[in-house]
Amino acid sequence: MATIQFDNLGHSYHPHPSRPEDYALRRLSQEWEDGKAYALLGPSGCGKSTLLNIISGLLVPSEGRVLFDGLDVTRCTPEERNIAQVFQFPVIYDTMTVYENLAFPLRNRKVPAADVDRRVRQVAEALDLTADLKKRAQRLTPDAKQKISMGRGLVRSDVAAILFDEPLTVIDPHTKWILRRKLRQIHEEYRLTMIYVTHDQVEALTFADKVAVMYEGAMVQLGTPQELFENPLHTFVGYFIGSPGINLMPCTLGGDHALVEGIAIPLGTGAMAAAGGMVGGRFELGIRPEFLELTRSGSAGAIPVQVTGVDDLGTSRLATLRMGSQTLKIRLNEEQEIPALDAAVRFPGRWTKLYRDSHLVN
Ligand SMILES: Nc1ncnc2c1ncn2[C@@H]1O[C@H](COP(=O)(O)OP(=O)(O)OP(=O)(O)O)[C@@H](O)[C@H]1O
Repeated sequence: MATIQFDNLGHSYHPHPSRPEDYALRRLSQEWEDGKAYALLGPSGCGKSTLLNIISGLLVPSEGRVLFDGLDVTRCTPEERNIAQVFQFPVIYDTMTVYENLAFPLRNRKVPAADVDRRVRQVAEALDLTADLKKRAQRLTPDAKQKISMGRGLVRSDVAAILFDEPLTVIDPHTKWILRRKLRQIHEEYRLTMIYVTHDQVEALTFADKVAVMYEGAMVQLGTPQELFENPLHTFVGYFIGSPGINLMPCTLGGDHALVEGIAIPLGTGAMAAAGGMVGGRFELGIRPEFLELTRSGSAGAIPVQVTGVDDLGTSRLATLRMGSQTLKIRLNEEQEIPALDAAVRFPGRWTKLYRDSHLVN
């Protein structure tokens, strides 16, 4: 397994890129740790496949370098980099048995037969394929075939990294859930460097130690699932992570608070200190539905709101509030009382985020 380093990496499919929008991958310098599970998360067209293809060696970046354990591999082929890849659709040999399919990448590298057998059985066990080992692959369901594909990626212990490109696309929702957990367990057991591309936040957050969120070619945040939830560095992270995402409201600054349609909302001291010297820019206030506090008008720091709807989600409730012309979402537990006439909210300073031109200020 390897440490992966991006050194001033960037890629444009244009012959003469001049504007930031010309780049499918905008300037990136970062180091990814050996043995960790990473997810590349973002909507369609944000540059996930471009970055993954640069890591795997299918694409040479137009700018910068990729290093594996300090060694420049920017122009090396996937074989030379020694990586395993699992794609959206099964890549297996239909005429071979499941055992032969799993053994193939090892036999191809002349691994001794006893080691092949041990490793194949280990991976088959982890993926619940033991009962199918003697079956021909063509007889199996698409789910099982994709499991074999994943097994072929996982079977080699000598690879620098294993790359997964939306590997659960063809899997039915229930099996998807099981496989996601299995991959996580396999990672914990083998400590392989894994990179997993997806546009599904649940997949990314359950699989990865660290999630890289991409937006319009830029990596807007690399963090643990908790960091992305508690401290989104970019409004897109706030919006894309969480269900529903962060509440965002345009605001201006005044003294030690933000003003939303003339309503003063106190800010943490860090945000005010950081925003103090800033001139110009588009400011927004953000708070997650989980961190807003529902109270009654008249209590300290309470801002009157109207409750316009409540959805019961089984284990919690999601209320829709109106504050001036702004609509806010707030998550409430089952027991919490919702005032009918004098509802109000409080914005706890720790969870109230100030953004300038989409980037977190403090
Ligand atoms: N071979 C190519 N030639 C020109 N432009 C490309 C090429 N491949 C991708 N792009 C463009 O680069 C941008 C990033 O695409 P990329 O495929 O990396 O995104 P993605 O996040 O993987 O999307 P998806 O989830 O749809 O695969 C998009 O605007 C896309 O149109």
